[in-house]
Amino acid sequence: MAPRKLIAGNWKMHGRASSLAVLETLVDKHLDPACDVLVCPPATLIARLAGRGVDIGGQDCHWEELGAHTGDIAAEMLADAGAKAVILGHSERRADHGETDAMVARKTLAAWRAGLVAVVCVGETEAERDAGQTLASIAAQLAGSIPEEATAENLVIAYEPVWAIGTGRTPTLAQIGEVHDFIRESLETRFGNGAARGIRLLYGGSVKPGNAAEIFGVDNVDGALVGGASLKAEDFGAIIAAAV
Ligand SMILES: O=C[C@H](O)COP(=O)(O)O
Repeated sequence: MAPRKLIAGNWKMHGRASSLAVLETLVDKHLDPACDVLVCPPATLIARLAGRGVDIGGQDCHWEELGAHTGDIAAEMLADAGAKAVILGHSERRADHGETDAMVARKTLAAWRAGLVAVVCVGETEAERDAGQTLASIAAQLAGSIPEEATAENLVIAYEPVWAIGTGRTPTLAQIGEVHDFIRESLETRFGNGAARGIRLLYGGSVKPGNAAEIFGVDNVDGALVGGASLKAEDFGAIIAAAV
């Protein structure tokens, strides 16, 4: 049986106090319980938004529980604030902050230590796709970023082609299917069928109300990680509706 779908919104560095209205609108719509929803606002809003009916997550965490790490936030702090999950290894973190697969693996362990679901992002660059290196790139990121302790309950993987993020460009459905099938097979090889079949595989990269339904129809797509469209309640609600 396919896992329950998950629609996650990544607000990135958007969401000053005025954005609270987005979440309130979604809560007011009484989301269909057939679909899980996660909203990942900036860390400053986690405590304010937690406990309102939609799961809240962070966008990054440090691997240490505490210490001299100016500007960082521990997984335990996210949990204290009410977060249930944390996005890790997003390509913007990898690009802006030099995050490596090894660092993502340490952060993933930290998330699990704090009881958070890790939403680990992988995805090829345009140059890698053009060079025929898409699956090799994904394989390397999976191997380096996902620790051995992964289960269906503690891990979600988001496939986000870097060239599709915020660009309005999306892979073909066949290209999405190829990568999602590959990720599922890789997980089965590594973790066995039981865990691997339950780990949710999200697609991310220019998901909109107009393309969500066809993307959700692709095998092994268990939901979406939505950036820009998650900032508009109407659009995010339409993507959620397409998943249920
Ligand atoms: O985390 C979300 C992704 O980076 C996708 O962003 P986007 O929907 O704005 O393309």
